[in-house]
Amino acid sequence: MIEKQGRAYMFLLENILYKNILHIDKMEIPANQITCIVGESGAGKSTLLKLLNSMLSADSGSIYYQDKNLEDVDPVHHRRRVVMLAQQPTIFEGTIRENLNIGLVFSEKKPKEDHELIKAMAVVHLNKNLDEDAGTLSGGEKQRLALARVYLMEPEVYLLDEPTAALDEETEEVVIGNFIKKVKEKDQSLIMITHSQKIATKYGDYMITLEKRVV
Ligand SMILES: Nc1ncnc2c1ncn2[C@@H]1O[C@H](COP(=O)(O)OP(=O)(O)OP(=O)(O)O)[C@@H](O)[C@H]1O
Repeated sequence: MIEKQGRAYMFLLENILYKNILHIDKMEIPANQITCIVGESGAGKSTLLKLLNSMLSADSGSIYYQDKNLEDVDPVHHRRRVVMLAQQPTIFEGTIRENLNIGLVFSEKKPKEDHELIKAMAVVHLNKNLDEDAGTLSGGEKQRLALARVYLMEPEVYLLDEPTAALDEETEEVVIGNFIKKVKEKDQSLIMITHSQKIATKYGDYMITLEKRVV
């Protein structure tokens, strides 16, 4: 953790330049909070999450996670602690069970037993048979399946890119509400891009607004 004037910051970004897309002089993101990233389309929100996840490297500047410069951290190792869910998550061929466990398999962790998988599905409000083919799920169900997959990975930080964009407003509220309750119970952190002002106002402890760069 980075201690600054008595507050603990989880991520610290300094003088970040990424192509012509992002220019961040300084940004601090607190630990154990719900951080909402908002801003117009094309402002660089997804790009910012990819930088925090070490999927992209900045052209210049530094990003610290806890007390370490990400340049000095193995990206694969970092991505097991700070897990990102993309805007259009991948669904793999196979059953719902296989799709739920695949994140753990990729991180070389033990797959979870069925009762744990069912609990994770309940968090995201998905009521399906584990043996069902994941390919037949609707868009919104696939999005919740992918959310349950990252939930099972139990990371320190979730980076979620519009995790409920494919859901109706009522389901969105339930899923986000449940997920955030669990994040708080487990002392994890959540950084989430959302286009929903309602979600950002209701659940966000900390808000980051990105503005499109004027070239
Ligand atoms: N690898 C890349 N190379 C060049 N340009 C890119 C790359 N990735 C994204 N962009 C551009 O950078 C800008 C920001 O993209 P990004 O996806 O981060 O925005 P966003 O704020 O998440 O947008 P949205 O809300 O529409 O998802 C866009 O103009 C996009 O076309």
